[in-house]
Amino acid sequence: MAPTTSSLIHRRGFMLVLSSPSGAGKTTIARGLLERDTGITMSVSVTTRMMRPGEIEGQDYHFIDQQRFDRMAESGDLLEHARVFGNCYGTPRMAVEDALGAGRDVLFAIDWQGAQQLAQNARDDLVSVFVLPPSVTELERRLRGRGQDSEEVIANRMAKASNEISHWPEYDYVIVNSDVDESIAAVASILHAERLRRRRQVGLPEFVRSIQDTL
Ligand SMILES: Nc1nc2c(ncn2[C@@H]2O[C@H](COP(=O)(O)OP(=O)(O)O)[C@@H](O)[C@H]2O)c(=O)[nH]1
Ligand SMILES: Nc1ncnc2c1ncn2[C@@H]1O[C@H](COP(=O)(O)OP(=O)(O)O)[C@@H](O)[C@H]1O
Repeated sequence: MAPTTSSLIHRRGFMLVLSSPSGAGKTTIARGLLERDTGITMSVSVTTRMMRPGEIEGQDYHFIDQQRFDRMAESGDLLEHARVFGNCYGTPRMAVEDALGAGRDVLFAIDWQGAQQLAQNARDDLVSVFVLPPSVTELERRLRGRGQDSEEVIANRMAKASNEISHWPEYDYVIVNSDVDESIAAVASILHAERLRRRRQVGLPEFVRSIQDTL
């Protein structure tokens, strides 16, 4: 009997990065995508920043102190790391490598510095999406509406928004997050299309050969 598609074609997992200025909605889009798609795993970063009300340890971030962060960075336990808004953030290496090895895709909500570092190490396995706010007024409204940051923190994030946005041309895709459901659907389409890329379908040559052999 000829082999079936499912027995021959496997997929190599890839990294899907969402970046945006703070408050544009990347965390909301990431959560929506995780609800819709069981094939993708969220990378939970480590950070030295204070936990916000409502955040959950191990789900939103692993909240750690500076000493532990420095040790992880020095011993190569972080796939990438950066200082953002005066705090340190980094991606634990092992969880990502385990998920990719198991053929799962991994979702990241990280800044442009992290996206650049991932691209330097694994460009072929990286798909990047930049999320823009519909306007500056709406960005500020969302930051305030989140109700989790002080005026000082909000002002600092608004001041840094222009620098983050300046990196948009480095990304594979750009979406304007006006309607959240449309944005989630847009990122889901990107995920769907990228999974069909020829180079990610391991075993495709064997499958095609098996078809040709029976023709
Ligand atoms: N490079 C890097 N950036 C991260 C990581 N985790 C979060 N960030 C970025 O750090 C910035 C601040 O994140 P956060 O404090 O959660 O604030 P928020 O983006 O306003 O929700 C955002 O731009 C995140 O994308 C990480 O592991 N690596
Ligand atoms: N398309 C949207 N329309 C209206 N509000 C949104 C939209 N996307 C996100 N938000 C809200 O904006 C705030 C900031 O979103 P969040 O996902 O935390 O941003 P980020 O992770 O980029 O900092 C949250 O209160 C969220 O509910």
